[in-house]
Amino acid sequence: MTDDSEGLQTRHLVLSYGRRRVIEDVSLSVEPGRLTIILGPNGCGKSTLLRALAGQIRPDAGAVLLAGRPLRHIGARALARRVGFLPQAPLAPEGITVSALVRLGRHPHRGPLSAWSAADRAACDRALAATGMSGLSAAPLDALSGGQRQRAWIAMSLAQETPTLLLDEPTTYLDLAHQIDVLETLHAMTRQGRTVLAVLHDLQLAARYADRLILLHEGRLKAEGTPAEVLTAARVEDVFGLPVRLLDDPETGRPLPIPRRRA
Ligand SMILES: Nc1ncnc2c1ncn2[C@@H]1O[C@H](COP(=O)(O)OP(=O)(O)OP(=O)(O)O)[C@@H](O)[C@H]1O
Repeated sequence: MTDDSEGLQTRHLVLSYGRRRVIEDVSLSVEPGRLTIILGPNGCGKSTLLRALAGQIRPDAGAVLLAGRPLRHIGARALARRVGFLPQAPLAPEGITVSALVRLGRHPHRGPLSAWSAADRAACDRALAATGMSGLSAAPLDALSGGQRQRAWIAMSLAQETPTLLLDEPTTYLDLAHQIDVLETLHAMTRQGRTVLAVLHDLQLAARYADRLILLHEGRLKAEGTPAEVLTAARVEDVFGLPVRLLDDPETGRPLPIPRRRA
């Protein structure tokens, strides 16, 4: 682990939209230098929690801490250099090309007058290569397929080179090979000391790639820990209403939840 590693924590976090409470008393730790995956059914509050961890939603109560310091004490620009965030449905300026989008990722690192540096260029090139998007860098974003567009956004968030990266369903729209590529890339980043937290829906890929899982249910923390600790058949059935069998993943020895047929 490098000095770049930063842990995120929540303490008794409560989040609402207006009067509607969505996250209820959640205390958790995102370990530095690890790949953590948030799981839970539709609408249970995963994106809301992630947005709060990125500093985009103010808690009603409780706190989010980055390296032990409350997020509200960290300025927006400093936070953007430390925590990257890729939302579920990001919006891009109309007509923007892939390379221009990826360059936007460097924005927090540059002063208002600072020139485009070799380090900026290298970070963008690395991000494009890691997502297999180098050959499409000149293409307008709105001329790409859903999966290519998703990879362009992932490239943008990789180009930020923040010590911590939060991604909301980064593998949506991707074919299986590209899903694996993205998860391998995120896993490799953690082995260089960076902290990655992603929301995913695929229990099997989550079990295979995550160092740690966070399982949410109806706005509450149901479990956190290693895949083997979190993914018990009884808990998966309770949270998702889905009976599963747990097999031993022949690749990793970790639990591999296999849904049972309902009939
Ligand atoms: N901007 C908003 N305003 C009001 N309510 C919202 C808003 N965003 C989400 N919600 C509500 O908050 C709850 C949690 O939503 P959230 O998007 O965090 O869930 P999620 O677990 O990420 O769901 P999914 O798996 O479907 O993406 C849902 O009931 C949703 O309707």
